[in-house]
Amino acid sequence: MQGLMMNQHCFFVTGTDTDAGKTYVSALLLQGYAALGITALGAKPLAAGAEQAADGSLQNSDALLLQQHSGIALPYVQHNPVCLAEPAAPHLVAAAAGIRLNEPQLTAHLQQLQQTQAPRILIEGAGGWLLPLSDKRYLADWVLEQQLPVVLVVGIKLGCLNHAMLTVRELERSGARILGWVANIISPDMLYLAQNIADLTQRIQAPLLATVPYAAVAKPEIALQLAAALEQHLT
Ligand SMILES: Nc1ncnc2c1ncn2[C@@H]1O[C@H](COP(=O)(O)OP(=O)(O)OP(=O)(O)O)[C@@H](O)[C@H]1O
Ligand SMILES: C[C@H](N)[C@H](N)CCCCCC(=O)O
Ligand SMILES: [Mg+2]
Repeated sequence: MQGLMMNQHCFFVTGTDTDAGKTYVSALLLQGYAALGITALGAKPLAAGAEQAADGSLQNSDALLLQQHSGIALPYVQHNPVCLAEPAAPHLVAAAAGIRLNEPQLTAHLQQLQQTQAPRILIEGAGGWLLPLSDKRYLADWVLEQQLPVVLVVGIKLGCLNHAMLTVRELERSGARILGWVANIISPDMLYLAQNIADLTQRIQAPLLATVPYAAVAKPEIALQLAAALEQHLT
């Protein structure tokens, strides 16, 4: 989505599942942007699973990592306005606490980030694309309303072909703009690893931005490759 500022781009990072590597890849992307000299902000609007900070507030480890790698230092709450304690489906955690997830709050948060004038704003989802917000609504519905283009992180492991294609089909069906996908190797010993990535590459029309090795040692190179590839498709 083109933000308030000319040349500001906000994008949403989704994954084939929880633990697919959205945060891992997002941290690399933010590092890549820093290397390119482009200020990028990372945020996780909705997080479930948190620890108590020294001041008693809840903090989520994904949001802390995004804050750490962001090019502008903002208070924690601007990297993560909705933080729930238990590591489970957010709408269920919220319901157990007697609250509802509030979409206008997500929208107001996005607008605040846009007002920072950061040229790139990365919004990490939670779980996979169809993460419920309520009985009827999904986080995907909000992303589509905000017209955020999407980066899909595929956690490469046995079963990823089905997960990836279900996600791509739903992204396409709903009219989301897919900027590209990332092959994030989370199961390095899987059989036919390279063939799985090649198979997905020929099935998914959107570009493969990068393949991220397991426990990437060449992190600066991968980070730069990721951000440079994404830049090619952002405009
Ligand atoms: N390429 C990789 N190499 C090594 N470890 C990885 C890689 N990708 C992800 N991981 C690890 O796998 C775990 C899950 O990754 P991550 O937290 O990025 O998933 P996620 O998609 O952000 O999940 P969530 O839905 O909770 O936000 C983390 O411990 C992370 O460090
Ligand atoms: C707690 C976990 N790490 C994520 N933040 C939330 C994952 C919710 C998954 C919901 C689901 O699709 O079943
Ligand atoms: Mg995460």
